[in-house]
Amino acid sequence: MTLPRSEISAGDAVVFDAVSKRFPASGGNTAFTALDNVSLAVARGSITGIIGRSGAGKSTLIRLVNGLEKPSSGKVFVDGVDVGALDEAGLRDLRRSVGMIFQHFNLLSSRTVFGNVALPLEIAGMDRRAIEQRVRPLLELVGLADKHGRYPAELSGGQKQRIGIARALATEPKLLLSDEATSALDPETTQSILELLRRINAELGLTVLLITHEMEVVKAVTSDVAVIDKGEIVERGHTFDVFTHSRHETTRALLSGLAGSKLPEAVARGLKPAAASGDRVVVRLTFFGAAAERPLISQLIESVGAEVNIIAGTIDEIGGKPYGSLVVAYGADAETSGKAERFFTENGLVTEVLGYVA
Ligand SMILES: Nc1ncnc2c1ncn2[C@@H]1O[C@H](COP(=O)(O)OP(=O)(O)OP(=O)(O)O)[C@@H](O)[C@H]1O
Repeated sequence: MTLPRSEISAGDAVVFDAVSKRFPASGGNTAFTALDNVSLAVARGSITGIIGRSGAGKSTLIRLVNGLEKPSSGKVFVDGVDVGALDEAGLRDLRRSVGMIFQHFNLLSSRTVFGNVALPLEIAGMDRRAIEQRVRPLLELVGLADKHGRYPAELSGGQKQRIGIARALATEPKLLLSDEATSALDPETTQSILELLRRINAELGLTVLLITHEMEVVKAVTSDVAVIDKGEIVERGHTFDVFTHSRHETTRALLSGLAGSKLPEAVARGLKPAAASGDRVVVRLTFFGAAAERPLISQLIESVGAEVNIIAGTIDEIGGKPYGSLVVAYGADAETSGKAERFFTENGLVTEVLGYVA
């Protein structure tokens, strides 16, 4: 399936159109399809996340954008340009307009902070003075102006990634690719790097395409998300919508790892797939927008007219919008469940039955 014309806009920074990538058999390994008919548009100015488990095809997808991999079939467009049709000179220009940051930073240990950020400009043949003028403000932007003469070994992981970001921005790209850029960092440093990406996106108008296996990263920083599973895009949309109305089992599995989404161990252990007489049903409610501000629980108890237990709950934000997730249990008998379901429908709540407990 190619991407329907209605889903491609002139404003798209990247378009994958029916892209497949097959690695041929080699050295005893059988042939492998890493990407299968992927169609996806990345809106200009967005921070788009591609999330999936290990081996899902994320790195392969991102490497197609700067021509490090070639599709076996289908096309990749960057700013409307067909990457597959570029000659060597065209590919060099493309790579200057697409910055990339990596999980392990890929810095040169023999070069100072300044020297690492200056490298792509030296390669491009820029003169010393112009390089100075370009690099200094970039070091300011990433908060490392006072470290310009230091070597990577003298810096923390977060500081190394800041150099990586400054280096990626040196050639003034329009698109920044991020390959698991925070996966090697602790949660606090991760948040500070994500905050920097958000600032760059807002202040420089840069489109960011990031791949990650961490839902926390997607939640914190992306406006749009695509979920990839075994080389196929299984779900995509605005991050808020995908998080609050996830349809695919892989998305749900990835979401279940988020802090606050987990069931207490004792409840999770006792969950059964079917109800016996006298059991209680365990339901996850997701509420957002106006619903997040109403006293839902007291209304639910009033409507159901029976005991409702709260098992777990979290209030959070996705892309600046509040949403809540609450796990409740109530009688699984037809009368109680029927009343509860009517209440959920009337109040526009998204519900998911997790199982039954005695
Ligand atoms: N050059 C290659 N030759 C053969 N198979 C490859 C090659 N590159 C990747 N693959 C296979 O394609 C699949 C997707 O790999 P890819 O690196 O894109 O996944 P990923 O989602 O980025 O995983 P991870 O999060 O572990 O990095 C994997 O099964 C991998 O073994």
